[in-house]
Order: sequence, then structure tokens, then C-alpha cells
Amino acid sequence: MLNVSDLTLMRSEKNLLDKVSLSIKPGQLTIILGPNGAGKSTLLKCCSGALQADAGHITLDDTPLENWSLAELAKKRAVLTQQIHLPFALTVKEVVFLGLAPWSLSDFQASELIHNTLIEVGMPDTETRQYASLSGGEQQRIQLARVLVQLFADQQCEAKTQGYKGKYLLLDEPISALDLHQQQRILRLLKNLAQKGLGIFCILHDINLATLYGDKLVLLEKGKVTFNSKPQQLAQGHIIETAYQADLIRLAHPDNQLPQWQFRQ
Ligand SMILES: Nc1ncnc2c1ncn2[C@@H]1O[C@H](COP(=O)(O)OP(=O)(O)OP(=O)(O)O)[C@@H](O)[C@H]1O
Repeated sequence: MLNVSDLTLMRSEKNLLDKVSLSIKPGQLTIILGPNGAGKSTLLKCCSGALQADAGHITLDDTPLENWSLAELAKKRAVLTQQIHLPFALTVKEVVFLGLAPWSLSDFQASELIHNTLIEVGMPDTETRQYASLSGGEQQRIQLARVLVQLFADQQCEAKTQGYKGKYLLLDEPISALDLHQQQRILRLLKNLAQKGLGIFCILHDINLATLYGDKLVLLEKGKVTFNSKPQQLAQGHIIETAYQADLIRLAHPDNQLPQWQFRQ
């Protein structure tokens, strides 16, 4: 479990995170919601070890995050941040291959894993394309493929050491550039990976997709957790309407009665 307790981070005399506590459990897709500037990306950076909090603790499978070596951490959790600039002319295969840096796979194993992962993200047979020539939504799926191969490279090895349990994926708006079909593909893929045992921390802006796919939702507002529960619980009160200060109508999804929102005109 990735456990965050009482995490506080200050910048310019402002609490960007204010005693944040939450847990990312294996087998769960946990979706982080919140208005712009609420602290979601800051929290992800703390959970990945990129940012050091001023107070509080993060443990990964009961070991303080700071006690994990970078090499061990790279095999246990993968992180997809929002903006990724690649200043070099690389092919798709070379970009995805970057995810295999922590591992030593044979060329055959690496090629097979990259090929299969590109199929999973809906980008088959693109290995030789220039990454820079892809559209924004295509590049986003290639970056997702990169973090997936990082996490699952050991599945290619004979020992198949860890499987999905005890591994974590931290994603910052992984579907922000995707069309409807690709959003559904990637959210179904993430849900499926969680059902196999992966622990997923995923920042999303679309509250309707969050309630449909999330096992647990965490709402951040001004650096504080104001909701941390199952999506069904958002059908009570006016938590979303209050947090986002938007003029919304709440509905129930016809398939499963989960809460959904639409704009008033
Ligand atoms: N180094 C810094 N110094 C001061 N303020 C900062 C610093 N880094 C981030 N912030 C502020 O912290 C707040 C939280 O930023 P963060 O990127 O975590 O928000 P977010 O919830 O991910 O927002 P968005 O939905 O817009 O991506 C923002 O108001 C941002 O301007």
C-alpha cells in the first residue's frame, strides 16, 4: 500500500498540501479530483518522491519512501507526469524503450513487450514512426506505454518475479488529450490492471468518468482532502457542486445509478 499521512508542503508561506492523508491500495483505481490549483500534481510529485514534504510521512509497502533506492523504486512504481518534452528525434520504439532503463531484457523480450504494450494502448505497428510526428493524443498513449513497460518488464523474464501486486502507477491526467474512444480504452485498461492487483493513483478532471471507473475518489480543495470514499457517496449532499462552484445538474447513470453531472446552460 502507498500510504500518505498528514502530508504538509509549504511554498511562499502557503500550504500547497495541508495534512493530506490517503492510501493507494493494491487492486484499486484511486482517482484524485479537485479544482485547478488544488494541489493534485503536487501530491503526485510527493508520492513519487520527486518533492519532499515539510511534514508528514509516505510509506510504500510499509517502508518510508525515502528508504527505497531509486533502482528499487523504478521497478515498483512508474510515474506519468503532465508535460513531457523530448528534445531528441526518437522513434516510438525508442521512446517506449526508455521505460525499460531499470531492467535488462534481451532485444527479443524488449521488442515483444513494446509491441504488445503498443497494441494495448491502441497504437499498434507504430514502432518505427517518429515520435514528434504523432498527434498530442497519440503521444500521450505512447508515454503511457512507456510507463507500462517500466512496470511490467519482469513479466517478460522467466522468473516473472512480482506480477501486478505490490506495483503502483501514478498518473497525472493521462487521458487529457484523448478522444472518447481512446478515453474509454485507457480507462478500461487501467480498471483491468487494477483488478489484477495494481495500485493506481490517477488524477482526472472529468468527474463523470471518475465516478464511472474509480474504485475510490479523493477530492482535494486548497490542499486539503475534503472527500475520500466510494463514488456512490457523491450522490449525497452537494460535494461536487460546492467544490467546483459550477452550476450543475446531478443525474444518475442509467446503467448503474452512479452519480453524473451535466452543466446547466
Ligand atoms: N514552487 C511553488 N511556489 C509557489 N506556489 C506553487 C509552487 N508550485 C506550485 N504552486 C502552486 O500550488 C498550487 C497547486 O499546484 P498543483 O500543480 O499541484 O495544482 P493542481 O491541483 O494539479 O492543478 P491543475 O488542475 O490546474 O493541474 C497552485 O496554486 C500552484 O500555483
